[in-house]
This record gives sequence, C-alpha cells and structure tokens, in this order.
Amino acid sequence: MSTTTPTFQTIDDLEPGQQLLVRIDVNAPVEDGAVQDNRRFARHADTVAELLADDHAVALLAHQGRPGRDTFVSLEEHADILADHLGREVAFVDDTFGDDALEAIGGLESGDVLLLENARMCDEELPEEDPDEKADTEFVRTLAPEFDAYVNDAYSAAHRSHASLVGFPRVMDAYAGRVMETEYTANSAIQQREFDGPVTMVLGGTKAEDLIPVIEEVDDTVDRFCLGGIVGELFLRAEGHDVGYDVEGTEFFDHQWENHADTIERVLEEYGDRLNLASDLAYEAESDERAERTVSDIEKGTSYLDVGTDTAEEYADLVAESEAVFVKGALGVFEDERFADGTVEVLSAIAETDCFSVVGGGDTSRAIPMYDLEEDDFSHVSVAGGAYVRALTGERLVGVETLEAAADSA
Ligand SMILES: Nc1ncnc2c1ncn2[C@@H]1O[C@H](COP(=O)(O)OP(=O)(O)O)[C@@H](O)[C@H]1O
Ligand SMILES: O=C(OP(=O)(O)O)[C@H](O)COP(=O)(O)O
Repeated sequence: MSTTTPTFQTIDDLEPGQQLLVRIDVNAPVEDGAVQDNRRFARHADTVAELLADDHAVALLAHQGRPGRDTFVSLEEHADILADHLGREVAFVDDTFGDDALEAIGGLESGDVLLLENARMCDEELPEEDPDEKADTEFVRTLAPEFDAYVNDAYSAAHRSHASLVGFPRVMDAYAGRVMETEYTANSAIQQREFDGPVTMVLGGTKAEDLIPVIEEVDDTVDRFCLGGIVGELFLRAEGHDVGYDVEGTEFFDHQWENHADTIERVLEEYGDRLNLASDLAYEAESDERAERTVSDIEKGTSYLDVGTDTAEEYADLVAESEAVFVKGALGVFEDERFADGTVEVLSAIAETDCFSVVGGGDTSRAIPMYDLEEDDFSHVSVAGGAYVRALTGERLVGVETLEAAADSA
C-alpha cells in the first residue's frame, strides 16, 4: 500500500522573507465574457496570505482555459477576484516572462503580490513533454533566476506536464503550497479506503478524455457508473444513438470522439453492465423552456444540456443506496437553472444520505453553494477534477512527482 505521507517539502520548510514564484490554479468558468469566482480563488488566497505573513514577495503564475476556447482569456480579472479574497492589492502584468514581467518582478518587495499573465499564452507552456524538456525552455530559464524558490499550490493541474508545473522544480528549490498539501493528503487517503457496500461513480462535465481511462482503472473498486454531460453523450453515440455530435456552436464532441472512439467502444463492451447511461435528455425548446426527449426518440442536430427527469431519478436512487459516491463533472449545464436538475438531484441525494462522498472539479463543486447545498454534507469537496480522479486510480501526478524529486535532490 502506498503511503499518504507526502515526501515533498512544504511552505513550512521555507526561510521567511524570500522572493517566491508560486504556481496556483485559478482556472475558472467564464460567463458572458466575465470570469466567475470558484472555490479555487479562496483556497489559494489562504496560501498567499500565509506566505505574506512570513514576509515573502510573491509572483503568481497560473493559466486560464485552453487556446482556441472561449474561456482562454487574460488573468486580469483573476487578480481582482484574488484581491477581494485577500483583502489587499494584487498587481497584474499582461506579460509572463518578457521585459514587462521582469520589470514588475524586479520591483517586488516583501508583502507584495503580483499575478503574471496566463501561462498558456506562452508557446512553450503547453505541449505535454518530459519535465527535463520543460525545464529547458526559455520560459523557465528566464523566470527561474528571478526567484529564491518555487511553490506549487496547483494540485488541480498537477496531472499536466506543462512548463509552469514541472519545469521549475527541476531547476529551483521547490515546495508544496497548502492547497497542494491538503488535496494530496485527502485524495491519497481516499484512494486507500475500502467499502463494504456499493460504490457509485458519477461522471459528467466536458472533459471526457480525462474520464474514459478512469472507468477501466477503478474497475476493482467501483460497482457502477452513472454517466451524463459530454462523456455520457459520447457513450450514447457509441451505442448508436444520434447524440454526441458537435452542432453549431459546440466544440466538445467530435475531436474527443476521433481520439477516443476505440476506447469508448471497448469500455462499453467490457463494462457495459456497470455503465448507466441516460434514458432521456433535456434541451432548450423554441419557447426557451426546458424540454425532454427519450433517447430512443433523439434527433441529431440538437444540443442536449442535461439528463432528463427519469434519468435524474434513476441516478439519485442508485446514489441513495450506495455506501460511497464519487462525483467528477456535472450531469448538465447547471449554471443555467433550467438545466441543473440532473446535477442538483444527484448532489441532493448524496447530501441526504450518510454515504462517504467526494465531489470534485473546479466547475462542478460550484453547484454546491449555487443550489444552497451544504459542503458539510459531503465527506470531501475537492477543487480538483482530473487530478482527483487520477489520484483515485492510484496514478502518480507528474506535478507531485517533480516536487518529490526536488526534495530528494535538495
Ligand atoms: N450537456 C452539456 N453540454 C455542455 N456543457 C455541459 C453539459 N453537461 C455538463 N456541462 C458542463 O460541464 C462543466 C463541468 O465540466 P468540467 O469542466 O469537465 O468539470 P470540472 O471543472 O468540474 O472538473 C459544467 O460547467 C457544465 O456546464
Ligand atoms: O480545471 C482544471 O482541471 P479540471 O477541470 O479537471 O478540474 C485544471 O485547471 C486543468 O485544466 P486543463 O484540463 O485545461 O488542463
């Protein structure tokens, strides 16, 4: 059995009064062009407050969205949201490692906080490569000498081998922030729990490619899966239904299908008896109201935005008779009240039982306060999505591994 005791250094090991480069994950929803607060901001603000109390100067590095998506925007608004949580100014510079960024970093004094521009706007950030290659980028080579140490607080991005996450700990003294430390400990402990009764995993949201491999890997521990969102529709497509195709204005389905159709079909064949797929789906009618169709009557060309009423009830019943429930991703577009039923019904069913429960995902966990559910009614609410489900499978997270390697060579 693997240990849950982290072997990385934490911010407790830092000498006070240093110039720190701190990687956080404030990747957030963007609605009508405006960045929305999610639970990540408050959690990282606590880490930053602790660092400031120790007289450090802090430059924050983060990402938002993915190139080509509507959510791929500047971090300027993120600085304001962080400042609200911290109760002090967070300066922003629209540059990551160019002259403007270096000038702003050079002017930092003890107690200052500066947020650098979206790391994914730098070409060298994204392609997933070995940490040593990431360390050898101009991005890392330029920024690293400006700081005394690197802190990674971005547990929720620790499954990505990107320059800002794995490059710096190769060349700098590296420490885990509080969010990294607490999420790592909680999620590793969950992976080691054993349950006597049924274990249910509810999978939804937009990032199907993060979830499809998980179904095979948690095969020993999870008795049944309830699927919704984009991942649910892709499995319905594999079953031969006319859903799970991009329609005008959507960009979720076709590329994920092209890359993962073989795996989806294999998983459906091997684990079909444990996979629950929606029997009905909801969409926006011409009247703007919610309307529903059973899957057998489905028509191509409509955007489906939630699981239907029968499906929501069926999933809630399965949850109610479970000993443990793990949620990653929403069953529908819960941000729009008309399409929140599936997500809210399942979360409410969890909250009403005393099963062991974990809800993960920066976006999905927002549904808890949005629909007046109590965080205390869940065993653990993680700010991480993809990283948390990988931790459940026992997979090592590359961002954690590079912190551990840095501690070994310290
Ligand atoms: N059918 C759907 N169509 C479009 N978006 C959906 C659908 N179902 C769920 N979603 C969206 O999925 C988002 C959460 O997905 P994702 O970003 O993958 O998860 P998280 O950030 O919680 O890990 C929610 O914001 C929700 O609006
Ligand atoms: O929000 C994130 O992941 P999540 O949606 O799985 O919680 C992280 O910021 C990683 O973002 P990415 O999935 O675009 O690499």
